[in-house]
Amino acid sequence: MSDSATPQGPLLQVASLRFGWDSRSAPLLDIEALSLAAGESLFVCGPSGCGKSSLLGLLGGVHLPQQGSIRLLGRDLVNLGRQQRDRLRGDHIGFIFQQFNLIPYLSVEDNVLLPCRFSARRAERARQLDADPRRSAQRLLDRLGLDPALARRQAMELSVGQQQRVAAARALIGCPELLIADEPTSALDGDSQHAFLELLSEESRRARSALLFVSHDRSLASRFDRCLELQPPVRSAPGSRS
Ligand SMILES: Nc1ncnc2c1ncn2[C@@H]1O[C@H](COP(=O)(O)OP(=O)(O)OP(=O)(O)O)[C@@H](O)[C@H]1O
Repeated sequence: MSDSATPQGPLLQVASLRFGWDSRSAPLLDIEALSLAAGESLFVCGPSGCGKSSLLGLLGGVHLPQQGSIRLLGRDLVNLGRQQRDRLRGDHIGFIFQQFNLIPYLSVEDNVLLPCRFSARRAERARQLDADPRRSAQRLLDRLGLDPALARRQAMELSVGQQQRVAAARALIGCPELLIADEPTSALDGDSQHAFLELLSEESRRARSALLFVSHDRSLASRFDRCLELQPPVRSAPGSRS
């Protein structure tokens, strides 16, 4: 059941993390400890501007903290160069972005297969499920509720709800150990939001991926194993100068 590339211990482990965009101000993020086990689901919430997206950028190795460590599969991102971090992210993390970030002129299917073009590991894991990764992509899209007739359409021709399903399939292809979703349901009404979350949870369990889901909507929290609530950043006192 355990992947040979996965060492013992948590999938993700953060310790004494401090991060700010402006090093002269109080840190935006100050997290003493945070960990996520393989297959676990974590809900991250907090008011607008508290640093949810910034935290995801740190966990994915896009940015580095001023202090602390961020271990993914036992490797501290802080000690890795940019290329190594990009590689680790491509191999082990599937991202669903707030605006989906699909490539508009590529077909739905080619969008889903993008991680397999950038990561040999993701391509290999997709091939383990089906020798033809296109069929893996189609099956994922089908389970996520996208009409198979849309697979050859350009992504820009889809509705927001359909694009969301494509973005989820792209994040899930090749069964990454960690799935990170940044407010992917914010454009949907309540019922569609819950239905999508249900599908996403089911597919992440099927892929044995841990799920880190960000939203400002606390009503979704009960659907996850654990919740981390971020606090708004401390503002400087009026009249104080940095
Ligand atoms: N690339 C950047 N450069 C400088 N400041 C940034 C950058 N990205 C975000 N910030 C600042 O960091 C703070 C937190 O932003 P972030 O997007 O992480 O918050 P959030 O909790 O995800 O907000 P929302 O719920 O509105 O999406 C904001 O004050 C924002 O202006």
